[in-house]
Amino acid sequence: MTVIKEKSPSIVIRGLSKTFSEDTSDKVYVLKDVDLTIQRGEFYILLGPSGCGKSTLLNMIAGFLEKTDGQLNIHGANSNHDSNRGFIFQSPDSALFPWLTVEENVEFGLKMKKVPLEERKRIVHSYIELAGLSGHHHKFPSEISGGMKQRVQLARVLANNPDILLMDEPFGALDAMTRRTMQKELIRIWQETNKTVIFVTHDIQEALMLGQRIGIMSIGPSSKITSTYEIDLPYPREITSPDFNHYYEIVQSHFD
Ligand SMILES: Nc1ncnc2c1ncn2[C@@H]1O[C@H](COP(=O)(O)OP(=O)(O)OP(=O)(O)O)[C@@H](O)[C@H]1O
Repeated sequence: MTVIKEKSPSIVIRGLSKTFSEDTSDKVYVLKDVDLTIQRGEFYILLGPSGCGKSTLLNMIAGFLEKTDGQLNIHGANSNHDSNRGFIFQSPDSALFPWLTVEENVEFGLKMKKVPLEERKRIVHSYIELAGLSGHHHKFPSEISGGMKQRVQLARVLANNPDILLMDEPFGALDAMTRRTMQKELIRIWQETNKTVIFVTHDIQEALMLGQRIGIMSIGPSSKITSTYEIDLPYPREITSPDFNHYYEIVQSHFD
């Protein structure tokens, strides 16, 4: 049985809409009237076809994009106020500093916050270990694989101790085997850290490997979350199990 750890909302979204068009007489909405509640500690998947607005929604939750209408509350605060969210990008190359080592990349945010050296080293060490990077701390991003870079990005974000992890197709650029390993690693890290995770993907298998709940978005424009499934399967999940296949068929039917 999948247990959603704490039943208290982390994110509450009501009637959220977004348009990029300036023309008020002919507004095209990317998102229209999105409703979503995510509990603290939950692993939530946003699943939908390319271009439906998954990244737009995630970027609004991150505070990178302004909403057009509606409510977006994070831990009770309005989205525009500072709240503790960490964002994992698809491409680690745009997130990591190539001139810093693995260790220095993980340390960066803590240094900016002027965390004292001793404490900084302790935190960096623990997240390097948690992310499976021990022994690689003196390497530069150019000396490690794509999967390792994503581990560095994850360690760096986690070192800042966000309550919410926002992940935009973080494994999309990895080969199939590395991707599977990273999915398992992410579940292990999530179980150890108890973060709220919102993970964007258009891969049904990935959604089912990871999510406690999957929200399916309709094709845009005016996209919203039209169906939600609780995935009542224990971790780690077996891709070849009949139960997994059963969920796969249900979710797949939305895209036939
Ligand atoms: N800054 C912008 N200005 C104008 N239109 C935009 C902007 N950002 C996104 N859009 C449009 O909003 C729609 C949703 O884009 P978005 O990137 O959120 O979709 P997505 O579901 O994440 O797609 P993908 O899976 O391909 O990454 C698309 O039609 C896109 O062209």
